[in-house]
Amino acid sequence: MEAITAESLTILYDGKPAVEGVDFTLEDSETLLLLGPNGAGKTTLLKAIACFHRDYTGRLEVFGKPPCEAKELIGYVPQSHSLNERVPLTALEVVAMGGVYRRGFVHFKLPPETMEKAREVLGFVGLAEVGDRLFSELSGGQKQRVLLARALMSDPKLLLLDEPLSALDPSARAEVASVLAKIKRERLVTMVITTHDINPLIEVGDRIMLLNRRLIAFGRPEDVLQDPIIKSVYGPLARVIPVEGKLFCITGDVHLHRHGGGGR
Ligand SMILES: Nc1ncnc2c1ncn2[C@@H]1O[C@H](COP(=O)(O)OP(=O)(O)OP(=O)(O)O)[C@@H](O)[C@H]1O
Repeated sequence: MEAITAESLTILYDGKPAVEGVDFTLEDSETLLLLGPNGAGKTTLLKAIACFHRDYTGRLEVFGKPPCEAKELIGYVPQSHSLNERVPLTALEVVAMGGVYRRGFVHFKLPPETMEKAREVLGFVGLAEVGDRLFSELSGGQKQRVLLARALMSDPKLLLLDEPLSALDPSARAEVASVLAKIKRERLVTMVITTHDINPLIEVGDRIMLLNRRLIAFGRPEDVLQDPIIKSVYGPLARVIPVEGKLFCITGDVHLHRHGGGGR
């Protein structure tokens, strides 16, 4: 089954297109790496798929429905979490909140079955031992894994992740990338992951989209990660080199933190 279908998709802010004329299909259980420079429209596309941004023309469907009718199936991990870190929530409470928001309200006392599931999901992301620690005191990589666990609480069929590796040091990046690989292996979930640097994620990507307001390329990694395609967006110094049987993509691109919010 098709998880996401876009046809002639143009996404607008104040009547002006930020993403223009995009066509693609992502099948159920595939992982899409969405690559592009600052301002390319990656977050905009993710928000349209999540039904957070509704001003678009063309066709956009999530599991055969308009995104706003498929919200129950979607988990979203934004670039910057909106948690107030001065509120002393434990890691376990943050995860458990993912199981109650969906019902449209937050309980003061979380039901035991929700807490039990939160413990199981926290274990899944390799953080069973930090459940009672304050979220605010965790490392950036641990926080990101807690936020992934929170998104998994609703058993989404489609998980949308906006720059899950940005602002992390290389070892935390590797930790989070390995949790994403585990989600892909064990959870039968479709994922769309935006990133400026696909190298740590290359092994989870079934499809790669290169976006620069328009769709530059979409397809299997080996078809998209070609020198002429990468150079057309990132300039003549960009290139793709095979390293030990894997493709390594040098774009010179860095993520500018326009969205504020450190602490990830
Ligand atoms: N709320 C908004 N109102 C108006 N324009 C916006 C809004 N959000 C984004 N844009 C514009 O839409 C374009 C695409 O932005 P978007 O954040 O989707 O790009 P991006 O590829 O995710 O960039 P980055 O990698 O820097 O996060 C940019 O020109 C941006 O300025």
